[in-house]
Amino acid sequence: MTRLAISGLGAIGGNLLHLIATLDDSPGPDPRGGRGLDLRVVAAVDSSGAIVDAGGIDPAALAAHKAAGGRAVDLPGVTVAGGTIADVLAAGVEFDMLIEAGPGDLETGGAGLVAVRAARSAGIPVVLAAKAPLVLAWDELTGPGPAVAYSACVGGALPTVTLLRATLTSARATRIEAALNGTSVYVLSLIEDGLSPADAVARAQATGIAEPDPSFDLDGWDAACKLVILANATLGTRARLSDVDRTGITGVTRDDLLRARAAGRRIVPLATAVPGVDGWHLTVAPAELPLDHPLARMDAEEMGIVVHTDVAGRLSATTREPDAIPSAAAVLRDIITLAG
Ligand SMILES: NC(=O)C1=CN([C@@H]2O[C@H](COP(=O)(O)OP(=O)(O)OC[C@H]3O[C@@H](n4cnc5c(N)ncnc54)[C@H](O)[C@@H]3O)[C@@H](O)[C@H]2O)C=CC1
Ligand SMILES: N[C@@H](CC=O)C(=O)O
Repeated sequence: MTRLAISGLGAIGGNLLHLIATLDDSPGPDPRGGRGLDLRVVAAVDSSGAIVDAGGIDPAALAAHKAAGGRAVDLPGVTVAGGTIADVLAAGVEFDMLIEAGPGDLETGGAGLVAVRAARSAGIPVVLAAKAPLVLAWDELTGPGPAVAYSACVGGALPTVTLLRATLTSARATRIEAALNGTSVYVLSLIEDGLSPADAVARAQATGIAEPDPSFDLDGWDAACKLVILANATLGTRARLSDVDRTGITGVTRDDLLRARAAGRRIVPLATAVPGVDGWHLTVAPAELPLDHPLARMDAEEMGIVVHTDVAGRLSATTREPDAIPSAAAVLRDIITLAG
């Protein structure tokens, strides 16, 4: 049995609960299981407080309660144990893994970083959906101590870190290009289709992929965080957010998008890493790509990565993520990997 504490019960946490509730290890052609692991949610935290049940909180009931707009502390049959993961630990509730899926705070790491530190101090591994703790405390969280898994942080289900690590085993990257912020891809596509920027952002928020403060997406912060994590995880560098040359998409107009399209090009919100004599140059900015570029062929709901190499050719991968479920599935794959 693996006992989970989940902090953050929004788009990611809610979908994760649903995925846990519907794990299926039964024999057959199409199981979607936890490899026989018994995943038990013993603590859950949202902005209303922390709830615990050592016998297991029913993930389907909590997911339904949250989807209906309920507060965690109002779920029938559970015990309220303060408001944070530290409170859960202080109450003596034991768990084997923390899932941190709360809001990001790029100044301090916020409650997420506090929760991660509390868990690791107690010897408990962590799976992150929140990027801010990793961006602000990379060396600490990837150094000695309990494991920290974070594959959902860089493109959700898109295998960015694993693709790069595998590729760079025998090749050198000469240029990395990626569309890592789904909201920006989606919003630009809808604007090109004729929606107003405000309506396009509202549609992105309705899918669950946008950040609570959409400027985090539209101003390039989210993509910059992902690029920093990707660079630190795979390129042997120690990048910080301030190292990223960052331009958001708010200056891109429908006229710009249509003009590019008429010229056989497409404007894509691009994160790039390019090696220079003084290290890796990291950039987030809208870029015009020819239509035969893999990232110009993405549809409104896709993200992608292209790795140009010296000897391994050009590798590319894309993922279609119309909602937060694929990212929740990425969190689940980290949970299963760490627990297995
Ligand atoms: N939505 C997505 O597609 C993806 C989101 N992420 C990251 O995962 C995290 C969560 O994202 P969403 O679920 O979309 O956000 P959300 O806004 O839907 O949910 C956030 C949750 O955190 C809770 N919360 C607020 N303050 C809290 C606190 N102090 N302690 C514990 N919980 C608190 C809220 O009550 C809510 O349940 C963010 O850091 C985001 O950047 C990562 C990958 C994909
Ligand atoms: N807001 C992000 C989702 C989380 O990483 C995005 O739009 O890609």
